[in-house]
Amino acid sequence: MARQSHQLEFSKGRLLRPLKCKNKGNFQATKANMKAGRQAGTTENGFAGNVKKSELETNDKDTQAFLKQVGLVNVDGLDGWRDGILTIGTFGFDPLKPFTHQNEYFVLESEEDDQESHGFSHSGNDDDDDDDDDDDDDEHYDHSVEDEELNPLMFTTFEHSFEDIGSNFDAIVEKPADVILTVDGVPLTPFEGSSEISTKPDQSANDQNKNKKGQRITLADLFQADVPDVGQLKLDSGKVQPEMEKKMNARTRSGLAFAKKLIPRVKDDSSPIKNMQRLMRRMLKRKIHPAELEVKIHKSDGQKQPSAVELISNVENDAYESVSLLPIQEAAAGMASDSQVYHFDEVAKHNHKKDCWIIISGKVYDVTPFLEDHPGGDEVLLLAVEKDATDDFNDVGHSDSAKEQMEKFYVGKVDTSTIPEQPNYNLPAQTTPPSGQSSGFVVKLLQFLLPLLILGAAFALQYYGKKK
Ligand code: HEM
Repeated sequence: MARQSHQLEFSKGRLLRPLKCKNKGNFQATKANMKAGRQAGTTENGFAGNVKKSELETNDKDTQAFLKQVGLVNVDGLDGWRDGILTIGTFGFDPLKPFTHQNEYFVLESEEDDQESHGFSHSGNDDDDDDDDDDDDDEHYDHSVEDEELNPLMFTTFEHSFEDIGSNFDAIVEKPADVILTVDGVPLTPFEGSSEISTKPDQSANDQNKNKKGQRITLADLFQADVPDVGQLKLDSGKVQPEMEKKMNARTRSGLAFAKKLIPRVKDDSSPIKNMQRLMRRMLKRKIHPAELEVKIHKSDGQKQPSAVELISNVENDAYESVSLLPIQEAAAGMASDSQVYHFDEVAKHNHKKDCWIIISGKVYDVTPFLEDHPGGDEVLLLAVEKDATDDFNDVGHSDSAKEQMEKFYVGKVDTSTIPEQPNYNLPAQTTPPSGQSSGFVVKLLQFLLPLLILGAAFALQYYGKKK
């Protein structure tokens, strides 16, 4: 069996996939994998059994050092990202399957094309006997999780000319190394015991790819532009050298500044993605329960308009969101507050297709723009003019949503004392057909009397016949 070790690829502190390189058969786990390994008793996940404790501790520190370089991540308050890594790292591996190279490629589908074109997918050292497992790989990948967490980081339309240091990665893979931490394929931190890693092949590849435009870029790519060269980051016994740490801090700061320039809303916020997700959740909620908004809109009266940054960072303030997300409802609510009182005659003038007002429950609605859209048709609305249409409206049994909808057409109130009495369409009393109760009685009476009458007539005929 071919000896192999694995290389882990990060994107903003996340494990995207393990890559493979020639060397002894141990596997250096990410922080997440290490945690998973410890928690799961180290053998359940199928690879953690190969991880030595000392190596784990070393890598843990290295991962911390790496994350400091990434810039946006506050290493001390890393909970969110740690969860993300843990999830991917734990569920990404199927313990029942051999840890062979094909099984390990649970690369994001969206990124695969890019990376293949950079020579990432197959290092050339792989065993070919696992090709059939390609389909299975998809099962390891939870698209929903990825969509939720990664997409906000993506800048698909951003045209850039950053050096694609990750190209020609095979050259690095050929070098014996236990583990190489990478940011989207860029080796960052060589680990203890690893050989010197040359960056020259990358740089030559960069030159070739420098002119490639319009490729997908992640935040990690942006920060990476400020990350020191790999050669400079060589660590001694798993510890970051003081001067290097200083340098990295400076890099971190400049990386953050760089990100701020490109992504204005980042500002001093250490968790912009979380905020973005919260905002999106709230927007969704509002879409589903728009009725709740009205109250909140009134709360916001007299407050200043929020800036875009406030919208992101001050997501607690529902009123701000309401104002910016649903201005139409706000306008409708504003209209409803100052209402005019009309005389009935005034309302009755608006009685045709191009100007149609109706009265329902003492309120006047201009339904002209709604005539064509009314599910009950425009005719019924046109028949409801010049009168109080309250009963007509209620008889239909309009839904709550119809009642909400009608507020958009509210124009004022009507002075109910000016509304003429409804014309009486009842027929005169004498022509009124007998009620069901009385007709039933007459029928029963006839049913009882008719046989008696017939019998009486028969006896009378017989009597007069005998007499003659
Ligand atoms: C601003 C006033 C009105 C609005 C916003 C409105 C809205 C609606 C809506 C949304 C529906 C679909 C069913 C539902 O959701 O309940 C509907 C159906 C209907 N509406 Fe109206 N309506 C208005 C006034 C009237 C009036 C004055 C009449 C007079 C009779 C009327 C007669 C009907 C009828 C007959 C239907 C069809 C019911 C069905 O097919 O089940 N509507 N209307």
